[in-house]
Amino acid sequence: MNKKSVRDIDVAGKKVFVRVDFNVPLENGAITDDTRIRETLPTINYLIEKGAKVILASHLGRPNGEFVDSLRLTPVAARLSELLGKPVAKADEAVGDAVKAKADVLNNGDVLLLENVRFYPGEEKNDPELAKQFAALADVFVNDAFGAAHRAHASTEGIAHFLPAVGGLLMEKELDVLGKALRNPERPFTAIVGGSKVKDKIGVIENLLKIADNIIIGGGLSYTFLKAQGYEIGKSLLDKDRLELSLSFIEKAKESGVNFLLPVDIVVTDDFSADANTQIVGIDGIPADWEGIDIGPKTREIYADVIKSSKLVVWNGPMGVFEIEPFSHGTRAVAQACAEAEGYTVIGGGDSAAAAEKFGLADKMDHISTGGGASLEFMEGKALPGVVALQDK
Ligand SMILES: Nc1ncnc2c1ncn2[C@@H]1O[C@H](COP(=O)(O)OP(=O)(O)O)[C@@H](O)[C@H]1O
Ligand SMILES: O=C(OP(=O)(O)O)[C@H](O)COP(=O)(O)O
Repeated sequence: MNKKSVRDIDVAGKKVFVRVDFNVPLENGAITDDTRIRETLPTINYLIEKGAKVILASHLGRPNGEFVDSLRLTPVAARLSELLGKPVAKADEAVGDAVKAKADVLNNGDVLLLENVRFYPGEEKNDPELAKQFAALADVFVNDAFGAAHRAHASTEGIAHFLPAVGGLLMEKELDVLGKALRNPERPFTAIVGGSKVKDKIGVIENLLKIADNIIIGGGLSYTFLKAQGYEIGKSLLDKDRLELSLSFIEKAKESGVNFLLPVDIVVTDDFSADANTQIVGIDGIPADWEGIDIGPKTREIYADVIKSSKLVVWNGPMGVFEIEPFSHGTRAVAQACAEAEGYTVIGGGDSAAAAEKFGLADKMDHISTGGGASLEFMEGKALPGVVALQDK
């Protein structure tokens, strides 16, 4: 990393505002995968050992600038406390007098977790006033939130204009590992893109077409491509503003010799639950009032063959709603193929990492990245605003 890291500065006795990505998957208020919390422990423990006063800030979900009780960071504070083996103070807000009072009484080595920064409308707008309020809590800013480094938000980018700003140890590790894998990618290089953040992810495909040999599309992303080709997609996820763009990617892939793989069969359901009715249909057979929920068995086989014979695989986004067992087979097949692939495998994203953990395959991957969208944007060669804002070495 050509940016300063927490190792390059003196933090003893200082209040350090650490932006982390604790955007972990939750089910009924319980954390189902704590990878993102565990991955920040080296930075937090380093700061504790050096005698810093550690103030942690994160987003959780997309509350759109409002206080949403189910997206409070309370379960995260409890889990972090268990992992650190010490108390973690929790604030009910992220800025303001009460928070400042909590920050001011921290002793060296203490840890305070602020409330979800996305409860404030200024966060995603990168409002300098909110960034200033965050900065007023501390002496130094450390960005360890690789998973949110592609967002120019008040707590990831804005704050860096008001405090000395350096990267954390996770940020450093992610940039080094991904940089090494992607500088001269081994070929065939396969990028797998799935998940539900359709708008974000369709955007990255344009650049993937310039660097990958195979592009595999799955998950909620697939249906916009199918619809663009004229297929009925029923109630499946759709980005209706990107139909033409999707079609143009299929054309571009043909012109440039990129193998662009879309599902050939789909698992469809009439309800979003484990006991719903399901069917396996060809891409021309999605019933109008059903929705696509996973890739089908033929698709699983085709995708697995391509993955297994690749020299570099970068995967972000589940192939289906893997959290519900009957719809997890596509994601499991892709995870299994990544585990068996002879090449280097990188999995990125909170839910994709959670899937690999759930299937017991995480330790078979070469690198589990805490960032999905961030690793895709990094791979495209885009500057990540949360990194750009840090001090140069
Ligand atoms: N066909 C689908 N329809 C709706 N949601 C889907 C579909 N396929 C996958 N998903 C959902 O996508 C979510 C993960 O998407 P995303 O956040 O983009 O991935 P990641 O966190 O790995 O970057 C999962 O919760 C999964 O249930
Ligand atoms: O989960 C995240 O991204 P990811 O799903 O691409 O891995 C990050 O926490 C960023 O969240 P956001 O996509 O709501 O900005």
